[in-house]
Amino acid sequence: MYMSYFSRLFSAMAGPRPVVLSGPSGAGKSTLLKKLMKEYDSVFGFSVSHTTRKPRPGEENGKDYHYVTREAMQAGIDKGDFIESAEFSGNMYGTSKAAVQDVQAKNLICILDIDMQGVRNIKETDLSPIYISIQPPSMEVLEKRLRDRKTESEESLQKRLHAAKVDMEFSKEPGVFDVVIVNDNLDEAYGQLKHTLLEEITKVKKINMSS
Ligand SMILES: Nc1nc2c(ncn2[C@@H]2O[C@H](COP(=O)(O)OP(=O)(O)O)[C@@H](O)[C@H]2O)c(=O)[nH]1
Ligand SMILES: Nc1ncnc2c1ncn2[C@@H]1O[C@H](COP(=O)(O)OP(=O)(O)O)[C@@H](O)[C@H]1O
Repeated sequence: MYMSYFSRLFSAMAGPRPVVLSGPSGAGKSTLLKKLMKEYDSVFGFSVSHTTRKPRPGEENGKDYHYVTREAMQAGIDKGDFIESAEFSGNMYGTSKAAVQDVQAKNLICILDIDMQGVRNIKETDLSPIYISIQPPSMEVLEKRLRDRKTESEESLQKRLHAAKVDMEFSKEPGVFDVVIVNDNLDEAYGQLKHTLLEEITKVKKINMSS
């Protein structure tokens, strides 16, 4: 009884529920979340991960990722600065405690764009987010989108496609994701994403208007 009162009080104090977006590389996570952050810039905040991969043209250090060396990243992990970290396609990625705290301190809904290892690890924490999987309509469409994006070498592309197969199976495991959205038509997928988040968006708008 008391526990449930205090845990509810604590979760209210900790602010709105974070949102995890996961799914294969190329499924459209960044496209969808950029659209969302643009439409609701005073509602959502992006958890800026650390990575050892090189920035792509147009990406900004501190905005898309914190670009670091393997040594620096490992040192941060060893110090306990990270909530979770994973190796993906030959690079390290991780969510620092500070990345999430920075967003939550502003009373915004924290969005995490993480792979399936990240999802598994976040499930072991008390972050308690809404888990959303973004899936492509098919492997063929995914490959075409990744090729057209022109960000990957052939080797990196193949690694991503291999990981995508595993990810598509993972998204079907019962109880892992609250919602699975197939990103075929972008506007439709975006509509589904907004619908899923409507309740949290309304809550945050109310709280932030009254403060
Ligand atoms: N576990 C984990 N995965 C992450 C993190 N940041 C990004 N990722 C995932 O790493 C994968 C590769 O990301 P990226 O190199 O930006 O390529 P993209 O997904 O093809 O745009 C994607 O599945 C991301 O969701 C993180 O902090 N932790
Ligand atoms: N519904 C869609 N229809 C066609 N192309 C899309 C759609 N959604 C995303 N894309 C394109 O597919 C590529 C991969 O999307 P991106 O958002 O980078 O995926 P992710 O962040 O999941 O790796 C990008 O070039 C993007 O413009």
